[in-house]
Amino acid sequence: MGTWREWTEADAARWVAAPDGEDDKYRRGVLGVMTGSIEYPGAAVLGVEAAHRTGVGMVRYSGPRSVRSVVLARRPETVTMPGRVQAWLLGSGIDAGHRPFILSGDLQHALASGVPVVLDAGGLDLVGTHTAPTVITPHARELTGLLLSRDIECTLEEVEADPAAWAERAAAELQVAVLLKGAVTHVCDPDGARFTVTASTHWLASAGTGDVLGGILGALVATHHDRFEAEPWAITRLAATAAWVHSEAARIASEAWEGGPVLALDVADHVPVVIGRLLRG
Ligand SMILES: NC(=O)C1=CN([C@@H]2O[C@H](COP(=O)(O)OP(=O)(O)OC[C@H]3O[C@@H](n4cnc5c(N)ncnc54)[C@H](OP(=O)(O)O)[C@@H]3O)[C@@H](O)[C@H]2O)[C@@H](O)CC1
Ligand SMILES: Nc1ncnc2c1ncn2[C@@H]1O[C@H](COP(=O)(O)OP(=O)(O)O)[C@@H](O)[C@H]1O
Repeated sequence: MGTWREWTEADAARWVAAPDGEDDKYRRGVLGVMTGSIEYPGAAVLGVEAAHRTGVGMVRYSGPRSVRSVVLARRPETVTMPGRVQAWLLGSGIDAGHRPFILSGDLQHALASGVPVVLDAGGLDLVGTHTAPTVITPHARELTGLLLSRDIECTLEEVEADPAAWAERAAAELQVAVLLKGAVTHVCDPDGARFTVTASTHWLASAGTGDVLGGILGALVATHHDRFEAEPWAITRLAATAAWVHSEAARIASEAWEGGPVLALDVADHVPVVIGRLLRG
């Protein structure tokens, strides 16, 4: 078992970036997003919204026509034309068991494209086919299912009882960075990095907040794309930073409601404040 360290505000501040005078939207980084489905259109809206709010040069969204419409209704800044991207967010709001054949091909194509990937929910089964730094973002039930599908015996109760050990095991067996969601989020990689992020508020336990986390992380990965060649392990730090930003945005959102409940979109709405404070130092 490795040693786990709580990721701090100072750590997170090293992994956010603002554009400068040399930048344009493409140099900042484009995030390709394949999320959502007829069954779960909201997951696409939430992830795309969160990516925009985190700060990214462009979000290219690809999904069913009706889902594209709701994404564009919420965020007309989103581009739905295919094109080059610097990172992918794949799988939120997709049911791997009912994935259309063409979508499976598109997801595999993205994983083979050589750019970093954030792999969530209905894309998790494709882990192992990645060709660039990749982080998986399961919750405990998803991690259990993934490990069982690779003939690694475990139960949901075991994963929930010792998330640190199972996140480490998954990183080693699957050779991928792992962000295991929960009240304490565990982020680790096969090279020995181990970080925890303790959620600031348990109001985060509501539908769609994980989809928002995916969007935050996707945007951070896209905007740091130029660091991956020299620092392939950057994805683990970016994942911990995304979890920290997510938790802090939820805290501020809840405070705005006198400690009251927070919805997933409220978390996304408060991400710019957190990024701004991190940049100001
Ligand atoms: N707005 C959106 O578009 C949103 C979209 N989302 C997207 O949804 C997709 C599925 O992700 P998920 O994590 O929700 O489901 P998943 O891991 O398959 O676990 C299912 C398990 O839950 C259990 N279960 C169900 N109801 C229960 C109950 N009342 N009380 C207790 N247990 C209950 C159920 O158990 P069962 O009913 O079979 O006994 C089963 O074991 C994913 O793509 C995600 O991105 C979400 O982010 C939400 C917002
Ligand atoms: N009890 C809890 N306290 C604080 N945060 C939690 C708790 N349970 C879950 N979370 C966080 O809420 C988010 C839920 O994500 P996820 O399980 O993917 O939900 P969804 O699929 O509905 O988006 C994760 O960021 C997770 O770390």
